Amino acid sequence: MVMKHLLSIAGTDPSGGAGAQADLKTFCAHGCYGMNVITAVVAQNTQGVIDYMDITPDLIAEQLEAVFEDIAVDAVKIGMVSVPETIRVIGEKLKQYKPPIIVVDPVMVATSGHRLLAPESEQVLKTVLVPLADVLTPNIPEAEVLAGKKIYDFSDMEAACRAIAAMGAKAVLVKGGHRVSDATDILFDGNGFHYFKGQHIESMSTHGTGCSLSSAIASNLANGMELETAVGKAKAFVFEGIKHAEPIGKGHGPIHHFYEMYKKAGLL
Ligand SMILES: Nc1ncnc2c1ncn2[C@@H]1O[C@H](COP(=O)(O)OP(=O)(O)OP(=O)(O)O)[C@@H](O)[C@H]1O
Ligand SMILES: Cc1ncc(COP(=O)(O)O)c(N)n1
Repeated sequence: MVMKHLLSIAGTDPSGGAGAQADLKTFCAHGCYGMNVITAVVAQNTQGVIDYMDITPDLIAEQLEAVFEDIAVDAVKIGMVSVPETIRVIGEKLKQYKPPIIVVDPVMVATSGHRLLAPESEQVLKTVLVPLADVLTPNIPEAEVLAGKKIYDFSDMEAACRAIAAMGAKAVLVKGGHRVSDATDILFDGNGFHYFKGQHIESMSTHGTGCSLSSAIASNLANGMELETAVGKAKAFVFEGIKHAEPIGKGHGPIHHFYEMYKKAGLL
């Protein structure tokens, strides 16, 4: 199989659990060639976000041009986009270069509670990035903001999927990691719903689960899987990644990103 080229457009995590670093590890675990365009440099670790600085729109444009002018990109995953100017420049460049697959994880607030998306960016994200998404992967609080409605149960998750799809996303996966009874994710593919049932694991190793899931979906789609299979396998990757995680750091540690690689090598 020819190695696919995956690009993450995201903020950083120097402690290696979320953001650009989690994306790159996930691409690698799926046998893909990973690349990074950085939107913000974030000082964070397993305990929380300390500070961050946004990269200027000009430098984001130049990073995107550097990649797209040189290398054929098979799929893009978008994570932390922070401010409206960042969202606009990403939107312009993606319309110019038209990568075949775009997965958008609409990151708003880190697990630690720090905002990673400015409040004034919410509307811009809806109008610029949602319509570009082949798959959009909000967690429950993000889906509530995008759909403008509280989510209490599966039927609310389904309604949010439909409302967000009506904004232009081709498919929407509302993730259930924030549910307490289970961790069921619901996918709307534009026609119908698919439930990805999952047990909720009591674990401290859940930093970057959303980043890893969206990067795994992008990798699986680039590797030629159908949407439902791509999402199911990505969910299993994160589930096993939580289960096999070693405790790292004093707070919410990362998942085990090499699960897929170890499994292929027959080591798990
Ligand atoms: N404790 C858990 N047990 C089992 N699955 C989980 C758990 N936490 C998250 N997941 C799964 O991980 C994936 C990411 O979901 P989640 O709702 O945590 O996204 P997120 O909040 O965007 O992640 P992040 O922590 O990166 O912000 C989903 O498939 C979800 O079901
Ligand atoms: C750069 C960046 N992107 C995304 C997240 C969300 O991950 P989490 O909610 O697990 O902290 C993060 N912490 N940092």
